[in-house]
Amino acid sequence: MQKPPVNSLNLDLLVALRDTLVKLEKEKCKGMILTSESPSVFSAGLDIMEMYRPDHNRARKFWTTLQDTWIKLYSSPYPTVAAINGHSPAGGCLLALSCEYRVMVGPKFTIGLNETQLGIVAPFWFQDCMRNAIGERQAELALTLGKMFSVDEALKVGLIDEIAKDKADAISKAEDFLDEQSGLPALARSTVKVAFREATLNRLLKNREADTKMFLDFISMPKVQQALEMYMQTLKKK
Ligand SMILES: CC/C=C\CC/C=C/CC(=O)SCCNC(=O)CCNC(=O)[C@H](O)C(C)(C)COP(=O)(O)OP(=O)(O)OC[C@H]1O[C@@H](n2cnc3c(N)ncnc32)[C@H](O)[C@@H]1OP(=O)(O)O
Repeated sequence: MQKPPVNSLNLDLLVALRDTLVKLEKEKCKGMILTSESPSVFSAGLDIMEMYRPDHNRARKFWTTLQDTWIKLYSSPYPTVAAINGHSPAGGCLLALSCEYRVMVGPKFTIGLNETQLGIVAPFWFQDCMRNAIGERQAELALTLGKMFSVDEALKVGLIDEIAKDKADAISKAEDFLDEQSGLPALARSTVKVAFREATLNRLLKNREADTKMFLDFISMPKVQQALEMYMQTLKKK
């Protein structure tokens, strides 16, 4: 990802990610490493400006493109690794959680689903991804608090798989993971992957329209707009 300054996921970046994932699958990609050009941010999550006083049609397109991107990434037949070389809040954490393996550069960055702290709600499929990685109990604690984990905490709870000392080390560890997968029969590997992920995927696939409506209704609430405005102001003041 290379959308300065913080790889916030706006419609354009989501379209680019989705189209890349579609292309990789068509071209029978052997493995993918998702990382960031930024030296300090993997992705700042969804672009708040896409949710603040949005045009209804654009907001719908934004959300359905996010769903498409997630479905493609989460169900990809090829192996995927997130080399998390910077902060990774909310939607950034979702991208990392959707890969099969996570290597994060330590020690100073943070990762987590912090939506509650912003006065918004992590959708059920964000929650499911966290639950699948760290288990029901820890996911409930983390999601209700909107907790951002330090790299050490993330490793301890199972949110990431390995710590790297810098980006080059993260890429090298990610390549080790891909090398390990490369000798396996691809169809058997991808069938097992999809079997593990099927219930989570189907939950969204069967409820896409309801999920979109929930998002559009939620961001239409004056209280939510107020919370987003205050949050944007805090970020700008910083
Ligand atoms: C029912 C369902 C309903 C709703 C579901 C909604 C789900 C939402 C999921 C999300 O992903 S919400 C987004 C959550 N993201 C965050 O909380 C991250 C906010 N950003 C940060 O914490 C920090 O920016 C950072 C730690 C990522 C990086 O810090 P730093 O390197 O110090 O950069 P700055 O804070 O100075 O930011 C630079 C620049 O970028 C703007 N910005 C940052 N994050 C976002 C964002 N998510 N969207 C839009 N813009 C963002 C920030 O305001 C600065 O702008 P300037 O104009 O001041 O340069």
